[in-house]
Amino acid sequence: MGCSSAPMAFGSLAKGNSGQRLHCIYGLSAVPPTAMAESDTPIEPLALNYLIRLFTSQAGCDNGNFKKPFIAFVLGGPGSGKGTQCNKIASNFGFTHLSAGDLLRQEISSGSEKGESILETIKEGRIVPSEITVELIRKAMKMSNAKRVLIDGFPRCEENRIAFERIMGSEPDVVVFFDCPVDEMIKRLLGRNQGRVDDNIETIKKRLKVFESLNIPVVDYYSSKGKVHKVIVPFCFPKWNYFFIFSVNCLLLLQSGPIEDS
Ligand SMILES: Nc1ncnc2c1ncn2[C@@H]1O[C@H](COP(=O)(O)OP(=O)(O)O)[C@@H](O)[C@H]1O
Ligand SMILES: O=c1ccn([C@@H]2O[C@H](COP(=O)(O)OP(=O)(O)O)[C@@H](O)[C@H]2O)c(=O)[nH]1
Repeated sequence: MGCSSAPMAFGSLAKGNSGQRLHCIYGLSAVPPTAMAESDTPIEPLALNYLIRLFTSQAGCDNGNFKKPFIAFVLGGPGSGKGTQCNKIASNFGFTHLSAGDLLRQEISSGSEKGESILETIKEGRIVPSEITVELIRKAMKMSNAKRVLIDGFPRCEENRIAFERIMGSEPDVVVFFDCPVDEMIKRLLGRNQGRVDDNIETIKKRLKVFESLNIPVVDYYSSKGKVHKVIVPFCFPKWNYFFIFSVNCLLLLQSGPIEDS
């Protein structure tokens, strides 16, 4: 598919590397770098935006009554763009964005004893113990009282996943996975410029290893349950807005159950 073609229809299917079923939002990787520029052009078409707002407002509701929150895990390697896209989805479509990494960094900033060990773990690119991260997420979810939540950068490993499901008593409704080439992730992390202690080449290499060995099994687990919506990065559409429009469309699909292979 060329760069100027229309985006794939909702819920188009693709097979993952290991043959699992994945809902593929975008499958457009053969793109010249110049076509990847992004712009801040307002979302269009407006009618589509309106429809998405209407549908997403139903996520986490059952006939207008509150039920369990609609939970989307947003996974992908370091620097794959999770935080950037979550911010856009959250501010445009009424989702609460909880970044596990930000919650951990806030704990560090609080000066707590726990914060010190979290800082050491992050500096080494390792994964913070599940009970700490799940507790921070649980508290943040409770405080926000949100109906629709994007949990960004968590679970990082099977142990995280199992702890979340046990403590929260629920699974995510959907998992969005950013599949980004390693070179692109490294380039982005080195250019992130947020003064992060882990955005240096030594720690980045460790984080990438941890991602491959511990995070990918989580993606595989949810793929086997038909919950993963994969996004091929970099996106080729000049208006990146299309990305989050389509990712939200995919979140919506989950409300009517996974799509069956035809
Ligand atoms: N589509 C994109 N193209 C180019 N750079 C991007 C894109 N999305 C995000 N970035 C930049 O890459 C860096 C990492 O993005 P971020 O959203 O923080 O990733 P993650 O949350 O997955 O670690 C940031 O500096 C961000 O501005
Ligand atoms: O659930 C989480 C999320 C993050 N981290 C730690 O926080 C770091 C930064 O994670 P974040 O999601 O903020 O950034 P990313 O690595 O995805 O760019 C990771 O390398 C881990 O050390 C963690 O241990 N558990």
